[in-house]
Amino acid sequence: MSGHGDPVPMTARRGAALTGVAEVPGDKSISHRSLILGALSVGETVITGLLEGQDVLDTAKAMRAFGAEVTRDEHGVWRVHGVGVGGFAEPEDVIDCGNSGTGVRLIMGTMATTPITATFTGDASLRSRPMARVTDPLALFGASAVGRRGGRLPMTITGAAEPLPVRYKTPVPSAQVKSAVLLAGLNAPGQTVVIEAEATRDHTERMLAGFGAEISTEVTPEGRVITLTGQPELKPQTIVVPRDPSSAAFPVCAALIVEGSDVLVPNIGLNPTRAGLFETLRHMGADLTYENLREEGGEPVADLRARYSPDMQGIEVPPERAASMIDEYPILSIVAANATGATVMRGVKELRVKESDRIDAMAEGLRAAGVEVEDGPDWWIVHGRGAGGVAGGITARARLDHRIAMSFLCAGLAAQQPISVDDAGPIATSFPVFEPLMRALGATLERVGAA
Ligand SMILES: O=C(O)C1=C[C@@H](OP(=O)(O)O)[C@@H](O)[C@H](O)C1
Ligand SMILES: C=C(OP(=O)(O)O)C(=O)O
Repeated sequence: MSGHGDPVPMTARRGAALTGVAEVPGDKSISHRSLILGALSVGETVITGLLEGQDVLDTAKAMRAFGAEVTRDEHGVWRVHGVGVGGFAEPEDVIDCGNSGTGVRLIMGTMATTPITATFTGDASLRSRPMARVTDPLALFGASAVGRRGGRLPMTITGAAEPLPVRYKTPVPSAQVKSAVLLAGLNAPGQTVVIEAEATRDHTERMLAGFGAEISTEVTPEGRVITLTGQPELKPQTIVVPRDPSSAAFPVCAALIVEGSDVLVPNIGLNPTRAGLFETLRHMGADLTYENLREEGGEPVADLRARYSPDMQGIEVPPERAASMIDEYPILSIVAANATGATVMRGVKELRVKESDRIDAMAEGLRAAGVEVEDGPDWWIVHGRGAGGVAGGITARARLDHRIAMSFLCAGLAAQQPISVDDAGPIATSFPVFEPLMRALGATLERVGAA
């Protein structure tokens, strides 16, 4: 579980150019889903390239608690022997999802149409995040939930004994909510329908189809209408997890802002529901190219090449692009601080309910580091200081949020004075090799107080 160890203060300072190849780990979203869908299949699912970050390890542990057999061999290949749709057993103890919103919300959905009871908790960050967004639709299936005030963890869910299929329009753009409803719909007879006004990442739909479920998506004036036929027999799969574009964002953006850099980040999926950051960076004038663009497993994949880009300009990021880059706004704000002019980000209310309030966390540190930031409930504006123009000389609060920690460390590599974070520990939730990977590119990262 994350966030419970001693804090790991870390400092980044300006130094050499970043050069070389950055092989980032597996995709976090796809890793969670591989374990969960493997646990719902009858037979053995084999997974290579699974992200071994704490968030995903907590999901693996949870799948064992619900009765699946989950193992890892010495080559890093994971095997899941599933229990079938509706086959989850009642866990004997509390399910601790650590820092992971995706883990807890998808697992709640998965168990909500099986007549068992489970209690969920997490670290201080996860215990502060809203869960009613999933328990409200799960109640329509017949599940009940009791949690702390405001729909907070710890929370106990009793799954529906006789689940009904549901038709649900998501009130917030959230792949976690959509996925929780679809996973619950797996064990409801008949058709469960989810309607989303804005497209969010579509890994659950693609992977459910890959595991043999009957699922279709129709684009209508109301939005994307996703229809799933319940109670399929899911067939175990062999999964090669693609690399995570959200992790690739860090070496890519660091290379754009550190003088003289030239970094190749190979094999990154450019699924349009995930690639909004790269499009935005190119509009800002980043020297970011897609090399060896190809199709793999039906998805566009490329090697990303990022070179130092001292002439980037602030832009107005189209709000309709927000869902496809939702986890990338913190690192975008660092690029924006090193660009000329204002970068305007609207339609991003969801940033306030992530592992931290990400607008507030970034604004606080950026302002302290000499960057003007304006913000409101669902928007923020970063006024760029130009290439290398961030003063730095601060310690930013990571607030148990991996993306805040990584963003400020990348900022420190280009700032005039070093930038520290009070706790780099949470980085292990999504990108456990961030520190050695960035060091291998030439980054000056120091653990404060290390011998
Ligand atoms: O479904 C997923 O795998 C995720 C969905 C997003 O959350 P929301 O659904 O809350 O937007 C994203 O922020 C998270 O990192 C991963
Ligand atoms: C928001 C994130 O994750 P989660 O919601 O799974 O905690 C993230 O990884 O940026």
